[in-house]
Amino acid sequence: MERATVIVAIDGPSGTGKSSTSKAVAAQLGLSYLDTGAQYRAITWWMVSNGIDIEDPSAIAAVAGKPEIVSGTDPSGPTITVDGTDVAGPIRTQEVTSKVSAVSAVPEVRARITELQRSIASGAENGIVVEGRDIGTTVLPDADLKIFLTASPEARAARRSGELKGSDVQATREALLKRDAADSSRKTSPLAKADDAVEVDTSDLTLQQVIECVVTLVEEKRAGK
Ligand SMILES: Nc1ncnc2c1ncn2[C@@H]1O[C@H](COP(=O)(O)OP(=O)(O)O)[C@@H](O)[C@H]1O
Ligand SMILES: Nc1ccn([C@H]2C[C@H](O)[C@@H](COP(=O)(O)OP(=O)(O)O)O2)c(=O)n1
Repeated sequence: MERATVIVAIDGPSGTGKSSTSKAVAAQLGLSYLDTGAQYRAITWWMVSNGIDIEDPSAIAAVAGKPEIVSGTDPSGPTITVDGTDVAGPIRTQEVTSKVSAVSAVPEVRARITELQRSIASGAENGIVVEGRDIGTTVLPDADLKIFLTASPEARAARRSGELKGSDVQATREALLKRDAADSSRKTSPLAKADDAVEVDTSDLTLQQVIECVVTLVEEKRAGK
């Protein structure tokens, strides 16, 4: 019997475990995987590399359609290119991280990236896990399953500074909370839990427990289809 495709939306603030959970769930269930944060980072990297004034939303809006962003959706090796250049490394720098909230708040940027995300999701033959900030609320409001991951600022800061060698937990915590506040308060499609999303607090769960929880929820949805 052929299995119906399934679309899973996973949203939440930084460091709650969206990327690691989404990748593992997609790999385990044979689904595609899309990291939408990487796309916003990629367009931010392009703006920075091309000398666009990040403080000027109209300057960003004017060129938002220029870069060609391509996301590879295999969960065992996701890729991201801008105009054919592999930017997987450069999009993770502190500079891009500190500027991505400003760039992703610009409506023209969101319109462009949202359209790209919808086309990738509709082309995923077996279904897809899409992670970000506004997937359940705006990008894919008809997703079969919506998850909203949360965790305490302490847990999130400890996880993030564990990744960045030599970083200070307190400084990481401040930067992370500042970015969350910007992402949650922007006018266009802010970070928010959809009314029909299942909220999972990952503070005291291992990554494996979170993965199992989401896999179970997907399987329940699939069984009920
Ligand atoms: N439940 C968990 N317990 C402990 N560490 C976790 C958990 N979930 C994720 N991590 C770790 O925290 C870091 C951030 O996770 P990530 O998936 O990148 O979060 P997000 O995509 O929400 O920013 C990674 O190093 C990841 O391995
Ligand atoms: N759907 C999305 C995904 C990310 N963004 C923006 C806001 C986030 O601060 C940045 C970076 O997202 P990313 O998921 O890479 O961030 P972290 O993994 O939490 O560091 O992109 C967004 O506006 N909408």
